[in-house]
Amino acid sequence: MNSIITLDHVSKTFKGKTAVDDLSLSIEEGSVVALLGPNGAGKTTTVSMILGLQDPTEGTIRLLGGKPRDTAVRDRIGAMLQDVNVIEGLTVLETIDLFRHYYSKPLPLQKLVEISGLEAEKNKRASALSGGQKRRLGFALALAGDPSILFLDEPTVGMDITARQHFWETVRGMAARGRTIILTTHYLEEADSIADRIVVINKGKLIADGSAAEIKASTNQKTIYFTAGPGLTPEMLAGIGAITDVTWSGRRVKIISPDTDQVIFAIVQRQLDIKDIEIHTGGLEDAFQFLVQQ
Ligand SMILES: Nc1ncnc2c1ncn2[C@@H]1O[C@H](COP(=O)(O)OP(=O)(O)OP(=O)(O)O)[C@@H](O)[C@H]1O
Repeated sequence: MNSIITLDHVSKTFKGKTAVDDLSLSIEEGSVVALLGPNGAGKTTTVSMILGLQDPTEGTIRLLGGKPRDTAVRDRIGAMLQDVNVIEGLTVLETIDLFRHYYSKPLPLQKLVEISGLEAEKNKRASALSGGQKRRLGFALALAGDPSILFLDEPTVGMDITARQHFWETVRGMAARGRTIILTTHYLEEADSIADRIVVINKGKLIADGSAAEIKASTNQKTIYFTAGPGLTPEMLAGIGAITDVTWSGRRVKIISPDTDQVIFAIVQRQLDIKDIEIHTGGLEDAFQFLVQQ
């Protein structure tokens, strides 16, 4: 397979604080890669260095056989970043058409309006769109040049369910046409369903890399849910071995553990007041929680 993006020992430091720490990564053409990590892990900084918006402090980045800022490279990449800056005074249609002119082989205007799902708003000023609508416009702008590589930085934040479905359908269609897609998201179920490769970074370092199935299998985490009776306090769960994480949502408790038998045994032995127990094999979220706590 062809490597379309290569990061070689890339680091980025802001005033002595390391945001990306010696990251090496090779991304193959046609893959859909989800870049995951907790807040501040360095995802956006990584994407913005690949896009040439920031320079690495150390290391090199190559994409499409060139450097991020090469004109020929920029012609083939599209990006939907967290803030969509619309140009004051232009309508949705005019904004899309303006972006088409930045590229040598743009998609047809009508196709991009369909992608945005903003047919009814196309003659509205772009600045008057709602937050979710602006993001849909941002998506159409990212696709204006029919890019070979598409970057999506937390793309579905603020989108309603229908917009999300429409969005992922379009992204799946692009993946099926062999486009390379790099996305960051905090919605792990989205990453699980769309990405063929998951890269987890934490504190600027790569900590896991593989398919969702490989990552889940490697961490071997399972989940126990139960409802805590009135007498149960968080302190009573302290000291039980093999617990990766505990979350309380009201009286409903979620425990992530590599050994649910051991946890259940300890709960029974301590005669803790719980009911409605459910045990699930671990999802990507459980694997993720485990990885970032290491
Ligand atoms: N321009 C900047 N100046 C100083 N520090 C920065 C700058 N940009 C990012 N950082 C710092 O670098 C670290 C990584 O930030 P980054 O935005 O890449 O994380 P992220 O993984 O995208 O987080 P989130 O999920 O919250 O978007 C953070 O500690 C952040 O405060």
